Amino acid sequence: MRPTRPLQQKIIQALHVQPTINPQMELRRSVDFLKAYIQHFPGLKTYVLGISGGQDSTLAGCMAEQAMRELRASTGDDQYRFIAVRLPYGEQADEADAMAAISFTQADETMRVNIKASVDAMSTAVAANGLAVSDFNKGNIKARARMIAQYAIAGARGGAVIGTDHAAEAVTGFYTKFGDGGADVTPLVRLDKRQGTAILQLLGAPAHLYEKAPTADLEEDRPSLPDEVALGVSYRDIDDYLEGKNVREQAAATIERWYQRSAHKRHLPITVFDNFWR
Ligand SMILES: NC(=O)c1ccc[n+]([C@@H]2O[C@H](COP(=O)([O-])OP(=O)(O)OC[C@H]3O[C@@H](n4cnc5c(N)ncnc54)[C@H](O)[C@@H]3O)[C@@H](O)[C@H]2O)c1
Ligand SMILES: Nc1ncnc2c1ncn2[C@@H]1O[C@H](COP(=O)(O)O)[C@@H](O)[C@H]1O
Ligand SMILES: O=P(O)(O)OP(=O)(O)O
Ligand SMILES: [Mg+2]
Repeated sequence: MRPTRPLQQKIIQALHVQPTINPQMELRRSVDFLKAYIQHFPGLKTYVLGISGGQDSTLAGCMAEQAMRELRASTGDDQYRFIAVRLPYGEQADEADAMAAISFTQADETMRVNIKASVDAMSTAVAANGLAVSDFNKGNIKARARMIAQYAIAGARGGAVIGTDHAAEAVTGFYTKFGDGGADVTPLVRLDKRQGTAILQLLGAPAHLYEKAPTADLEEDRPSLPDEVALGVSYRDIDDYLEGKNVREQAAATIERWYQRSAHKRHLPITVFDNFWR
């Protein structure tokens, strides 16, 4: 059945969402993509990914580990490795989940960069201009500091940085531009949140890693704020919308408002040749 809302159909096509998936096939598709891409470039040998303890990075980590394991076996080249990166801001409340995720993904290597000193220094240096750096704004500095750390590791190890953006985040633009939105490859694109959960279930992931409330956990004033509270709409409604189902008017309108407001994030820096915003 075609969705009744005209924008809904456009969004579904733009984000390549399927109404139902075969988790086994979609896992294979992402793993094959990661293998084919890295093999194409002799200078690339590793995938680098921040592991937060949430669902999306656990899933992307499993895909990266499988891709690198299969490439080592088929090529005999042991340089193909998945590097998991812990990127806490000081002490992370759900550190145990992050370590459980790294253990489950069986990462080939784990690195740790505490971003607190650099984030605090950047906030202070910006504030020295007489600007107030809000807690929310500082949250985006954290996301961008994580991006910088992952690129530094990639630069040192012939790496490509994996981003965890997927359809249920892309539709609302719920990521920091050039922060967690800044990456080289995004194996979860096309999947919604429950489709990601289905693949993790297939992989036998610990339930607490995909049942926990998704959070960017960027704000100090509102620690572990659930995405769904920040967005004002549930992932169940977002997934239903993306799968072409009818959702309540209020939920659909909220999703479409976020989609329109965040259009600039789904484009490279805007030039005189761009018309998408007109
Ligand atoms: N829940 C949390 O803990 C938390 C904290 C911080 C951010 N977030 C989430 O992360 C995401 C990032 O927040 P954000 O979107 O405010 O910050 P962002 O930095 O990702 O995007 C805002 C920036 O984009 C640019 N921009 C804005 N409108 C533009 C336009 N029309 N054209 C071109 N460029 C434009 C500007 O540089 C602006 O500073 C949001 O979804 C937010 O809710 C969550
Ligand atoms: N605390 C973190 N440690 C490592 N990596 C992290 C951390 N927080 C976020 N990340 C990375 O960013 C993406 C996006 O996170 P959201 O929860 O969707 O905002 C996450 O998948 C990690 O790769
Ligand atoms: O990106 P993650 O791994 O932090 O997952 P979630 O968005 O569910 O917090
Ligand atoms: Mg998270």
